[in-house]
Amino acid sequence: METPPAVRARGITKCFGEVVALDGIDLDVAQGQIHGLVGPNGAGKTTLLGLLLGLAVADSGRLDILSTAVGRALAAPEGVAGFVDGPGLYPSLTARQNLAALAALRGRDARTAGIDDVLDQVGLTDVADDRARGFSLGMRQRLGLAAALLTRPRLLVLDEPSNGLDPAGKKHVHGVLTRLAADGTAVVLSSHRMDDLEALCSEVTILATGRVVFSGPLSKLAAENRELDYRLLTSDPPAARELAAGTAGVHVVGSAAQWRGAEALVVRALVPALDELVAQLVRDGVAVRELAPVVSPLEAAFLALTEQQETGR
Ligand SMILES: Nc1ncnc2c1ncn2[C@@H]1O[C@H](COP(=O)(O)OP(=O)(O)OP(=O)(O)O)[C@@H](O)[C@H]1O
Repeated sequence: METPPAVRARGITKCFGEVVALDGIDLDVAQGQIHGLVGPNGAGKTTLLGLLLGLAVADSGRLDILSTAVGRALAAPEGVAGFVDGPGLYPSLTARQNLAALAALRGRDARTAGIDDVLDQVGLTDVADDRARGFSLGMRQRLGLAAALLTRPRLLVLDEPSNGLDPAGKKHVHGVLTRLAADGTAVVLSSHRMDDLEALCSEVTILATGRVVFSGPLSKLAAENRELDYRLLTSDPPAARELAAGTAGVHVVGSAAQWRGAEALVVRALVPALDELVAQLVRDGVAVRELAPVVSPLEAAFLALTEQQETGR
């Protein structure tokens, strides 16, 4: 039997006065999936996340969360945790006290609630007894995530969770989210950071002006995309340039440029033509030392799809 999705939205519309924030949104998020929401400012990401958290209700459409239809009343659906617009914390309490207060609100004993464990998971053990007032944005984000983890959610909803995180903080947060998903929790998060989304998400939804312009696996996005520019570093740049120029479907873009002290070639191609070039380089004994898109497939698709939407309005 197929497992029911964590989120199933059909034709969701939400207006604020004259502003149509969401305009007929369909969204499917499977259990155990990390699903990214991406879109320009004002595209409707926070509004959609707010609906998943029960902070607002849709004007029309159908929303099922963890197999339960969301009704007209404002209420956090059972099994859902997360935050939009930053986590709600008590500034005068320490990190540990914040979590204990939350556990108490849920009728749980602070000693058995798993507070030490969630603090450890998000990397805040060392500052557990410091007041939240003095926390940086990244530390507040991590404490908000710890608070959400305390409820053992089956759907975790996060608005820009990487905001303000330093590399160590990001590593903790990415690790937590990846482990949660491996254990079957669905995660829906928004981000403007394409590299974070590519590192974390198996599927993304691109929103523009309240509409879905793409939803599906990242691999599909890359494959559907137009030609990309790739930076190519080899053991023999002149030979690589000659081979690239002679490979059908590969275009050498501009002149060879320096990249980290080496001479790089930038070529524009679809993936099959690029594969052919790499095979040819290997046949000719030219070693490929680095081959990477100049702009990531997600970013390229994001720009192309949102520009299309803007000009088509
Ligand atoms: N409470 C509200 N009252 C009035 N308009 C709102 C409200 N919340 C959102 N909007 C409007 O709805 C639209 C979508 O906003 P939303 O915050 O969901 O976008 P977003 O994609 O999260 O943007 P950003 O990337 O800037 O956070 C915007 O035009 C915004 O001005």
